[in-house]
Amino acid sequence: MIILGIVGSPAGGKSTAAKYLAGLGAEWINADLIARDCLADVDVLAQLVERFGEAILLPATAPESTREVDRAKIADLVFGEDEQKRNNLRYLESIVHPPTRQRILERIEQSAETGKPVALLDVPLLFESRWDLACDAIWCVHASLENRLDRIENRRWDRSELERREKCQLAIETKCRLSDHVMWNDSTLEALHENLHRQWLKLAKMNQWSGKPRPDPAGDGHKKHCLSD
Ligand SMILES: CC(C)(COP(=O)(O)OP(=O)(O)OC[C@H]1O[C@@H](n2cnc3c(N)ncnc32)[C@H](O)[C@@H]1O)[C@@H](O)C(=O)NCCC(=O)NCCS
Ligand SMILES: Nc1ncnc2c1ncn2[C@@H]1O[C@H](COP(=O)(O)OP(=O)(O)OP(=O)(O)O)[C@@H](O)[C@H]1O
Repeated sequence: MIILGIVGSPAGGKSTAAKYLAGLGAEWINADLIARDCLADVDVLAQLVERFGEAILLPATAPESTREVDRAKIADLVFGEDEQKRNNLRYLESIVHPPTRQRILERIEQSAETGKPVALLDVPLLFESRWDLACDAIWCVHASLENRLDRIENRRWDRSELERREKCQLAIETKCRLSDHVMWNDSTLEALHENLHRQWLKLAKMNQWSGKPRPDPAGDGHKKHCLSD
């Protein structure tokens, strides 16, 4: 099994690319979704409340109901360039990343066990969290700031939200340089899909599988990939 990492700029199109590749047979491992689940864990929640106070919780919907985190409030506390926000982000990551990492590892193992040809790591902080070391190939999906701003309208982010998140990540130029392939996503979805399909077939050729979705994923002799390989 191949481990393919996908990186890029915020709202550059990683998840859109990942969804398409999942349709071709890759196992889509979405770190944002996994981290979201981890944030709902009671122990994780308790550690965040200890540091940031109850103000980071949404109002209770019923007297005995479990309180959920207000993600926008946490985002305000952690994304930004001043020292306090940087420390807050470090704290949040120190709580959320270890269980996220563990779940990603489990998903990679399951993907190998079920005979998936590709485990696709859709991890925004792939290089920062050293997941690049586990990858056989890394693709970077990037789009101009103008296109990304147009495309985030339904997220309730504005330009400054996009920029402050981007500043908390490795520079896009560095991500491109460290990747095996860079895809510009400034055209249509169809153009992105075509590009992805071409790269997918190349990957399949290099690794000797057909590139076609397999009806029977079990036991076809593909090499299982261990992180220690
Ligand atoms: C701060 C939180 C609550 C904000 O939630 P929100 O729903 O607004 O954003 P969401 O989680 O969907 O992330 C959207 C994008 O923000 C950027 N982003 C998220 N976390 C980080 C981070 N630690 N550093 C830099 N950028 C980040 C990424 O580009 C990501 O794709 C949330 O992002 C979070 O818990 N982050 C810490 C966990 C983490 O590092 N996740 C990244 C994947 S491991
Ligand atoms: N080529 C395209 N044409 C039109 N819209 C696009 C295109 N590519 C992506 N989009 C849209 O842009 C938005 C951002 O894309 P996506 O969520 O895939 O980015 P992302 O890199 O995963 O973002 P993040 O890391 O911030 O979560 C989505 O609404 C998606 O549907």
